[in-house]
Amino acid sequence: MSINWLRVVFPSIIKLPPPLPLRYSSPSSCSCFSSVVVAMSYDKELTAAKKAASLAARLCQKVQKSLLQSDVQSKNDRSPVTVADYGSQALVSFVLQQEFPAEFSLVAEEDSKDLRKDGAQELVDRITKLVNDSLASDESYSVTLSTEDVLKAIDSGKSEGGSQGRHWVLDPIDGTKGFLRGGQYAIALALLDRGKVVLGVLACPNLPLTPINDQHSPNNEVGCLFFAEVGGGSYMQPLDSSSTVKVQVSGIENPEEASFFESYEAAHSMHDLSSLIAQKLGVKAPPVRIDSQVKYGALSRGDGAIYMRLPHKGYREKIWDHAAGCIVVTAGGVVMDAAGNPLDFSKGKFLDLDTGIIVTNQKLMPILIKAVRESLEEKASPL
Ligand SMILES: Nc1ncnc2c1ncn2[C@@H]1O[C@H](COP(=O)(O)O)[C@@H](O)[C@H]1OP(=O)(O)O
Ligand SMILES: [Mg+2]
Repeated sequence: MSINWLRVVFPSIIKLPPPLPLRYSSPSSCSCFSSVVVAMSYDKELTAAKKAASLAARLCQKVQKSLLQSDVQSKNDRSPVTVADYGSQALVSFVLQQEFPAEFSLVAEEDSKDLRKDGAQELVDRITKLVNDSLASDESYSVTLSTEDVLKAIDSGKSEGGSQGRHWVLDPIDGTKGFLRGGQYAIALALLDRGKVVLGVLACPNLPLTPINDQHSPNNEVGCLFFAEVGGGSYMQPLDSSSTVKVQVSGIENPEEASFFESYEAAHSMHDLSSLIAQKLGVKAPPVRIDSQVKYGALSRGDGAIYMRLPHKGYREKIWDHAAGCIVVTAGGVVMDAAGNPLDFSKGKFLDLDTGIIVTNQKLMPILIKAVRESLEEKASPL
């Protein structure tokens, strides 16, 4: 992968600077961590997270490929996504435990309860084979896991998180609906330290390396890995190469020129409300609908300028659906709940908010918050 064409397509990119052992983090636009902190370096953790997420992405790609090649009847079968979901979690959990055996806590979406039920053995065998094949493809680990090892690795994700200590946060496949459709999905991995997101990695196996909606892109290669560490900027590299580029959220100041992302699934986000908000902002472009945290990745490199996630009443947001995405957009971006409050990752598995989540650059955020407030008021009491 040549870094030069990426430089042309994403003008804000620069070469990856050498890591520093200790960082002074300047006042930050990110709501994921405190404004001024003398930050630890998390370089070792970031390297391990990138490796774990890349291996999991390869596992998921393999499963999605065979799913898309299968016949119509097996396309109605949800088991491929189940297998990939558990396989991804087992793999990430195993790799992180190998790298950090002394201190390990993982908050993850899945557990092995259903896999331990009668009749699940065939599924468990498929998952175990996939995990072992993936590990064999990487020279670092010369092990063969038993089915019990795989179930234990999955169950290591039972931590509750919180405001003390360090916790890894994982969504093994975010966007299961997109995965089944042959569309976008992400493997999202982040690290919390004392309740703050300090690093995040987003593997997006189907996201083009060039900006989406770019008709003149030099090629249509897909597979991006986004990553960020507190105080260290945001970066993107192809999933199959290490040529890293620095990325930046769009600095657009005129909302009329902005385009916005939202969920592909209308059941996950109120498209009528986002449309009203976009109208108030004067946004001209139609919404760009994509599954999963891939939206955060695309936003982090300036493909669009706004992301609105406005779930229907009663939905509780989970930390693994936003932790990695939240830090990946910090280079120029701000993440808030729809009332304008920063997100709090220190309360356990859930983000305590009921208004939705909005993401944009610092200039547009106050205008977006105002448009959201007015739209919510309008929706609550129509004229
Ligand atoms: N009813 C719902 N409302 C909002 N989000 C949902 C709902 N059901 C599932 N999700 C989550 O939305 C995320 C995908 O968001 P998007 O639609 O923007 O791609 C997934 O993490 C998915 O959870 P899960 O990971 O458990 O499937
Ligand atoms: Mg999810």
